[in-house]
Formats: sequence, structure tokens, C-alpha cells
Amino acid sequence: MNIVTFESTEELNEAGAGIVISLLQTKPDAVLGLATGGTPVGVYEHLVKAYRKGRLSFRKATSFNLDEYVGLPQEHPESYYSYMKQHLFDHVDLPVHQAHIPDGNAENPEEECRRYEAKLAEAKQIDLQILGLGHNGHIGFNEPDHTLVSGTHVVELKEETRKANARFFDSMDEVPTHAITMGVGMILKAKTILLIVRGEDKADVVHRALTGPIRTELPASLLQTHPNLVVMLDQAAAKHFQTQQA
Ligand SMILES: O=P(O)(O)OC[C@H]1O[C@](O)(CO)[C@@H](O)[C@@H]1O
Repeated sequence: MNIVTFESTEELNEAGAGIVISLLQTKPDAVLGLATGGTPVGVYEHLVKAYRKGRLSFRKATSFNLDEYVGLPQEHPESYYSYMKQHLFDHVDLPVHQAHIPDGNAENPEEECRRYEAKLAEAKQIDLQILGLGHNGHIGFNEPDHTLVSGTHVVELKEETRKANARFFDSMDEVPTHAITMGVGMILKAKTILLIVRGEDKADVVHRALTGPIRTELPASLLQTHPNLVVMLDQAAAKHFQTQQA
């Protein structure tokens, strides 16, 4: 595990984007695992800037998003479909049919999970999985539980996750109760995982996840088993670590 701390969010975002840029420069047809939420927004901003400068192309790449809310219309500004268009897809040359997001409005969500899983199986392995971290230790929407699911599945969101994400909605009632998420199996199968964590409010959970016991009640702790995990923290999130400074 390689943990790096950054003095500023700007440097962290630039370094995060740098990993994607290097990958696409050396492997233009790479498979990217993409995350949403507040954490990776700045990384996507840097990627768009780099794309505009001609430093990278997504033309041959494929992407898979980690998750999507169930029942939130695609055109809702807080759907992860809208998020990805707003922050990345509308600004780069990734062909639409090469960008995959679970369909949270599928008539049969269970069937949609199987369809998504089949698409992931076709791609075989994600080259670089970008991950944020939930306050309760979730990765994707794999919530703390007695057991975790390996494949893509429908999950009931924990109250604390809905509360945390309510900041993006007008009211708590609008926050969906369920989501479709990639399972921990595919996440852990990625060649490289880039975990990005910012803010003092996540200092404790990221420290427990990466140094404490591996428990399904703290899904991010499973990342300790990954052979190629890069962790990027800002100083606030790194509070409990003694880390290598970027
Ligand atoms: O980056 P945020 O907004 O704190 O969210 C944490 C994580 O929870 C999710 O919203 C759920 O997948 C992720 O997108 C994100 O990585």
C-alpha cells in the first residue's frame, strides 16, 4: 500500500488525474473504474483540462461506474448518469457506448445487475479503479454488513449514507433508498486501486480501514488485501497517519 499526503486539494487532484493520464498514455484502451460523490470532482476537472490541452484521449478507453441510485430519473441532476456527463463525459472524447453506468431505472433491477455484471465480465479486469470513501467505510455503495456481496447487486442504503448524501438534494425525502452497486469482488479485482480521501471528518474511518482489522462491517478495510493500492489523502484526512509527503 502506498499512502501519499498532499498539502493542498489542488495538488491531490492533479496527482490523481496524473495517474489516469499516465495510464491512458501508455494504454489507450484501458478500462477505467469511475467513482462519483464530492471526492473525485477535482480529479475530473484536471482530466478535462488535460484533455483540452491534448495530453490524453479517452477514444479507445472503456469505463464502468461503481454505482447508481435506483428510481432516480436519469435526467435528475443528482443521478450519477447526470454527474458523469456534467463532470467528465460531456467534455472528453469517450464514446458513449464505451461508458457504462448501471441503469437505476431498469424495469427489473436484479436483471440490470446481471446485465452489468456480464458487461464487466466482458471487460475482464478494470485497470484503474478510482474510489472515494463513505463516512461509514463504504466503497461504491457496498454498505457495512455481516457479509458482503461479490457481484453487482441492489443495496438498501444506510440511513447515515442517505443523510450524508442529502446535502446534494433539496430534502432527505428525495434521497433514494436503494442503489445498484458494483460488488467488492470486481473492485478488488482491479489491477490498481486509487483511493482518494479528503477532510477531517474521514480521518478516523480511513485510518481504521487501512490499519485496523479487516471486517465486512468496514468494507474499505478489504482494500488492505489489494496488492496495488494507492491512497491519496489531504492533510486533514491523514491526521492519524505518519505518511510520505508528496
Ligand atoms: O465523496 P463523497 O461525496 O464523500 O462520497 C463518498 C462515497 O460515497 C459514494 O457517494 C457512494 O458511491 C461514492 O460516490 C463516494 O466515493
